[in-house]
Amino acid sequence: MYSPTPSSAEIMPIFYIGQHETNRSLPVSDQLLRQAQDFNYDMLSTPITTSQFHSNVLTLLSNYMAHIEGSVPEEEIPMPLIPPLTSLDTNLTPNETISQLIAFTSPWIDLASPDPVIASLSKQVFNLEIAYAAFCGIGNVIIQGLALNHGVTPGSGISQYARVIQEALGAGPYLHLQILMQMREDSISSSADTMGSLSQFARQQYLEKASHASATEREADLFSTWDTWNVIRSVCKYSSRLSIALLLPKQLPPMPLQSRWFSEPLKELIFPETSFLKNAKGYPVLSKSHQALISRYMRLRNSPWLLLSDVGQIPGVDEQTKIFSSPRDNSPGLNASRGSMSSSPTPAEAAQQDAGSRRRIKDPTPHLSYMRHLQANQPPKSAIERFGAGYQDYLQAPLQPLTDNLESITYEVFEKDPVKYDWYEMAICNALNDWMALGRSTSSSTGAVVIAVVGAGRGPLVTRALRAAEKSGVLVDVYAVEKNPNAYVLLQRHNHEDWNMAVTVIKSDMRFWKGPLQPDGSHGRVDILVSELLGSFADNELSPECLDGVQHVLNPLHGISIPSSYTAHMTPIAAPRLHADCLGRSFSDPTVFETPYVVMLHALDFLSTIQPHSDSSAKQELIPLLPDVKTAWAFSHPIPPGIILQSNLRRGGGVNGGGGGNMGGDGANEHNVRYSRLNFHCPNRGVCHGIAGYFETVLYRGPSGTVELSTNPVTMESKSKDMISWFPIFFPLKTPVYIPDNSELEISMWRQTDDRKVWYEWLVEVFMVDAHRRIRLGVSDIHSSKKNGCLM
Ligand SMILES: C[S@@+](CC[C@H](N)C(=O)[O-])C[C@H]1O[C@@H](n2cnc3c(N)ncnc32)[C@H](O)[C@@H]1O
Repeated sequence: MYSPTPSSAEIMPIFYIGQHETNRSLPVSDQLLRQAQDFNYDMLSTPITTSQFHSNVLTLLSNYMAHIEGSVPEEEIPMPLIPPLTSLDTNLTPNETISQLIAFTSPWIDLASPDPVIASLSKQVFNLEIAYAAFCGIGNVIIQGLALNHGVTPGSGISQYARVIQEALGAGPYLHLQILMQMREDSISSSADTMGSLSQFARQQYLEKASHASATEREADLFSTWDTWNVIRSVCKYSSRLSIALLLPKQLPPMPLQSRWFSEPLKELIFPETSFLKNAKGYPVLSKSHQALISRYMRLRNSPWLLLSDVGQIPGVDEQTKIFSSPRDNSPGLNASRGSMSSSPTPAEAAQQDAGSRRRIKDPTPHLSYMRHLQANQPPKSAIERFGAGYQDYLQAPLQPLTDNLESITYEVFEKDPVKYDWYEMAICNALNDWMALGRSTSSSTGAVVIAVVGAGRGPLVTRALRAAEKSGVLVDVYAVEKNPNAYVLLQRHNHEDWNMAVTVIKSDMRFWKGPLQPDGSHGRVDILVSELLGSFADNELSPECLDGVQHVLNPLHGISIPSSYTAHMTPIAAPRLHADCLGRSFSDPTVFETPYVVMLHALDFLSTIQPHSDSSAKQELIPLLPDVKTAWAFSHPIPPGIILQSNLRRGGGVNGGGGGNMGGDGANEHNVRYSRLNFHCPNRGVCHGIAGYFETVLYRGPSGTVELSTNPVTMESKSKDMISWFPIFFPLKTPVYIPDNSELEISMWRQTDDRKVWYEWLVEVFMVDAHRRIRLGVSDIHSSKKNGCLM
């Protein structure tokens, strides 16, 4: 269960679209910006410094190189120093439109150069640019990512690069930096390919001779660019002001890599002209895979901005461009691209069509029109997405309905569930039908089946129990037991106004309820106990303890518990945003990593996956992979009488109760301790930030059928599609654990108790496995929620 604290409106994804030119020749003036906005762009990119500045730096470098080639030893010649920026070095100026600009640092520097002169000059350029952008009030700066193939052993400059970025984050408290990352290594040119790149001037003695992996080998290394990003953000301690500008290639990488980037903090998606295809009429369109990726990524809580790169100047700037119609019109371009959605041309067809069709295009900003068209045609949100808008990746401490009394608004939120109550009604109906069909005796003198809704809240399950009785035509006596004094008022009101006084409302903790009061003053039994005490990890709201405590009222012969059983499930996940959130909170709350959170998990990547079952002809690369979710443990009710007997013997610490509980107390609740150690195969390298937990429950199983609920992403579709009452649970790791390709990850999870509270402990281990050995590579701390345990 979750509480309804955040109030965020349900919104369709908004596309913020900007225009970027890698070699913007003209300064980004207010007029250009207005012109871009007239064409329906939301922002423009701008370089921080001018080409004049670039030339000055190259001159400085070449003078220095000439100097050191002379007779004076290099050590005696000081490093070249770049003077402060002049007004000719930059066109940026602080003004009120600055917030609509995204600044780019110079792509021609090489922060990771092994040549100290190149590295020094690059850093000077970078620092000057970052400082000036911060001074002007620029909010977002995109920084050329580290090219892995820039002449030294791949990856060797990462630490140097990451350090510079970490330092730059200190340049201004409001500056957000985005690292320009390619999705995979083979889809971007290195900074050396940039005209006038400083990296070309790195001296031979500094370039390593180490044997480099061949291009094909590197190509096979799908996750290398993600790995680079992982180092950078780890060095920068998951700063909330560091994110990614992701460059989309024409051919998207396989789904595991798409899912990995999805989980990372994406600020911009950059679509170069080359990522577009051409439709039959010559208009730019994106492939189906790109469309699916956009739909998925734009559903992130903070949807990324979209930058169209080198798709043509802003019309009007280039005199050659003829504006024939307004882009907001229903232009032929839009219709043409709409037609193309179902059948995109092959690249060969597109190339053929390209030359002839370019002349016919009337839309001055066809790429932008196409993106706006995609925006207008996004698939509708699912029930859970609509309901959970604003909750995505929002960490909440789980409710404790046993110790705390819930507010009416909290009940109201989960009463909106379109599935849960229908399924409960079906379960009660099946149970009543089977009771009658099997000719069981009842606990009442009238032959009515006695139903008690324990933990009745505001009464929705009571209404459903009455409705199930009506449907099945079975005579019932209904009791509603609730310990929340405020909800008790509403139960009484319901009884008067809606239930025709057919319900006996009891204000009591169910564990102390003696059962239905009989005319002679004794207490009778209950045939069907209906409860909804489940948490996101099944037992984390103490359903086992409460139901054990009320079992004494249950008919010992035929008594039924709805639910009859529940299981906790888990899988390891990469969730960098959640980790960053926890890190941010850890300054004020030392228990932040020792707390399981209820959270509508969204920006995550499942580290262990299984192939989805797909009977449709949908392309595999369009279907997100399913997680490998394993069962941790189970509880079923009623529990065997022998176990209750032993628990009672232990309570009070008598001699027959043994030597006390293992974790403290008498051990009366020790039968509800659980332990699970589960093994997961992880095909791709990644970082485990924690464990995602889910549950399944069998409400009722009998001859009339089985009724189940599930939040497990693998089974929820078939068992209780569209159920919204529960978000998953997240067990965080204080120090994320790195996992290499093809490794094994083991989760150990404990449910602990000392008779006063219940808490969880968790630990993760990583193993590298080959044909002969299993080597432990890492082990997390053991985490414990004992301090924030659930009070019994
Ligand atoms: C999750 S709510 C469910 C409410 C309602 N049955 C529904 O489905 O909408 C759990 C309810 O059980 C009540 N509860 C929890 N532990 C209880 C106990 N030991 N005795 C009585 N009520 C309890 C809480 O106060 C709360 O109203």
